[in-house]
Amino acid sequence: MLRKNINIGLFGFGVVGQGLHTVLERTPGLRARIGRIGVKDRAKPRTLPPGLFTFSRHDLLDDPALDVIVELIDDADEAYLIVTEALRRGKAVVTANKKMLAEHLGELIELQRETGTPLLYEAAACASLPVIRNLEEYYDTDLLESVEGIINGSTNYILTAMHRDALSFGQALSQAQALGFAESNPALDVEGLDARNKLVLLLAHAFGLVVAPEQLLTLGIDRLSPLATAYAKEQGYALKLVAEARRLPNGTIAAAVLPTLVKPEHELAHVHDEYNGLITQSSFADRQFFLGRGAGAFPTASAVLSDLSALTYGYRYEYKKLRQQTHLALGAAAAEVEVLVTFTAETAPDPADFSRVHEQFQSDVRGHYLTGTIGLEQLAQARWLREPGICVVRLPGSLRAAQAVDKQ
Ligand SMILES: NC(=O)C1=CN([C@@H]2O[C@H](COP(=O)(O)OP(=O)(O)OC[C@H]3O[C@@H](n4cnc5c(N)ncnc54)[C@H](OP(=O)(O)O)[C@@H]3O)[C@@H](O)[C@H]2O)C=CC1
Ligand SMILES: N[C@@H](CC=O)C(=O)O
Repeated sequence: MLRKNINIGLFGFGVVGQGLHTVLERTPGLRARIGRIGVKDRAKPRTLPPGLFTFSRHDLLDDPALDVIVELIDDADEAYLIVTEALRRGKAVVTANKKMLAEHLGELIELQRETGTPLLYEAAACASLPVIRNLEEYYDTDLLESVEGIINGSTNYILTAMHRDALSFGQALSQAQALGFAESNPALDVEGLDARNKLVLLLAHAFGLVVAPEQLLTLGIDRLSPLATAYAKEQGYALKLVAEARRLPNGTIAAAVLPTLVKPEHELAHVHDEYNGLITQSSFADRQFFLGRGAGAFPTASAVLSDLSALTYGYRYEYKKLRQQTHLALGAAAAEVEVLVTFTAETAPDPADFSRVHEQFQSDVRGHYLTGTIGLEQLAQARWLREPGICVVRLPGSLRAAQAVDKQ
């Protein structure tokens, strides 16, 4: 357990780092102070005394007076070096770096076990929403069937601004960047990779399943076609980037990040701007819905603050489900999904990849589309999936167990 006065070595003084500084100043009850700040750019003007800043990670990691490292930088490779070195030196770590965590989760879990030093990362999934600790603790024994939600604030902000405020994709993305929601490399947001990284964390804490990010089928909002957007509007659906992980009857877990059409009565249709929404379905608690700000300085800093407070009472993730589950695996082969595919005269999906084709539409003016049911694995492996001119959007509904189909 940490002593009552926490001395923080903070890496990063950008959107979240500065947010944390302000939040700590306004939370005297925690008795946490930032002892030193590691940053990168020597030329950047700072709002705090220059003596507080350093450009060498060793100045923080070597300082025995700093008992907690808070890692809030936008460089996942450097973050990995900082976090692993801090843990090896017995310094508790709080991080918001979902890319770094998703890429090294198995190793970081093992390192925590070896060193006995905690690594907390509530801010890394859904920013202000307390999802990691709830999945880890509250749903400790109540069997989770699914987690499903909007877990990237920037893409939700962009989709909201395009639909509600008639902004272009570029204008909406620029606003998300200016407001501090987007990653430094916004491709991580719009290509769905940030949501994928967060889904890796949710899978570990909801189901005890540690997977590499590349194992999860991921489509972003960067390839949405005007026809898909018009289809959503005509049908009265909201268009959202939805991450989902669902236990299938055969015991495997189906998981994916997909642009999804959402019926107006669904909870996620009412999640706007940079808000995130996560729905859990479990055996006894039934359906629950978490809603809150999924990006931005203060919402993210509030989750870091909560982790700092948790460290003072000796909290660490036990990864209980990971220890309980020995045979759990991803089961894309056992899952299917209903999709809308829009395409051009030059590129078309292969109807043979679908277990059922529901509707086909062809117009030289509006473009072409088909709707149908396709196995999650078939979709992930379809040669046409990432061809230019192809746009895939999930129709309303969940990932589900594949049904046998006689195509005769
Ligand atoms: N913004 C948000 O809403 C959220 C962000 N996150 C995560 O939090 C982290 C920080 O994000 P954010 O604050 O938005 O990013 P910013 O780009 O605003 O800030 C990044 C900070 O990292 C510092 N930095 C970059 N590389 C290094 C390095 N090699 N050594 C030391 N410092 C370095 C920069 O230094 P310098 O000041 O010198 O340029 C800067 O202070 C990221 O991992 C992000 O994914 C998580 C949840 C929400
Ligand atoms: N870029 C991320 C920031 C928070 O995790 C997002 O938009 O969700």
